[in-house]
Amino acid sequence: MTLCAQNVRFEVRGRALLDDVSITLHPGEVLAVLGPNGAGKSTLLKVLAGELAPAGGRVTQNGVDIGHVPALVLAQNRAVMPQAAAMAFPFIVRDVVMLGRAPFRKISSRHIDRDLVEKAILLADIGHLADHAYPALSGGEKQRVHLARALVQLWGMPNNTTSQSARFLLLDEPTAGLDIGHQQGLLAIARREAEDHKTGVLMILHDFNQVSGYADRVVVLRQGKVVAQGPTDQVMRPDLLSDVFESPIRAIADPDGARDILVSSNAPVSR
Ligand SMILES: Nc1ncnc2c1ncn2[C@@H]1O[C@H](COP(=O)(O)OP(=O)(O)OP(=O)(O)O)[C@@H](O)[C@H]1O
Repeated sequence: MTLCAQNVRFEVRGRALLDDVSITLHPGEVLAVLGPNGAGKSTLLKVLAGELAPAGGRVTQNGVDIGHVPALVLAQNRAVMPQAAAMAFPFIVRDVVMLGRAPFRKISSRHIDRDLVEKAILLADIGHLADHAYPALSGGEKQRVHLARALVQLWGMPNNTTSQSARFLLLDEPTAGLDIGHQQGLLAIARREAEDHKTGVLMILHDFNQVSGYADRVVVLRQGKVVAQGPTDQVMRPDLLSDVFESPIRAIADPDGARDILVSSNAPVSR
């Protein structure tokens, strides 16, 4: 039971945006995708979500070629939080969150849907915004609405212990635009979903220390190719990151923390 890309190639007008990419997302793990701007991270997420069809290779969800999985079944087993900029909904916040329940319309009840929506609204800390017009929200507030929408989709049918399918949560730069408290809150929610519900969580992140702190494994993309993947402590090395990002990165000891902090070498340390 995995979400798996095998030797995936994706092209636009003859240019390969993804070239021979193979990754596997397992239930219960947090996998971070890291790489410079334009490396193909969002494209990979869309291919894994079934939104883009690869020109070569295969994407399988729970063992089935994703192109053969009916859209409704796909929506019942994976939730996507895309980059917020692309979205415009002329609804109030609670109704935007409720959109996440659409795949369960035939099997759920209003009562269940409302309970899950209220739970997600609390988790995403948007209770004070629930009756506001979505378009009037700030960028970070909109991000949190989409987190709640993705969560109610991911939660499916509560107490359904018969489902044989693993669930997956795909997050495209979920912390972008969030203040530091809400960034930590979102990352903690993602980790809990992986640990408590055995969800496979994939997150595109740019912050090295968020990757080190929250991911079990990391995939590094550059120019459409996987240049490194493995356990977080093996991949998040200053030499590897300096090479991939063409910018000097170094690790400094955190006297209060379990792991080193990764910083740009050019950053002033102290005055
Ligand atoms: N529909 C498209 N048509 C043409 N080129 C595209 C299209 N979508 C993406 N690209 C190009 O493919 C490359 C990869 O884009 P992608 O959005 O996947 O990168 P990314 O790694 O997510 O970048 P960022 O960190 O900036 O979000 C970029 O050079 C982008 O310009």
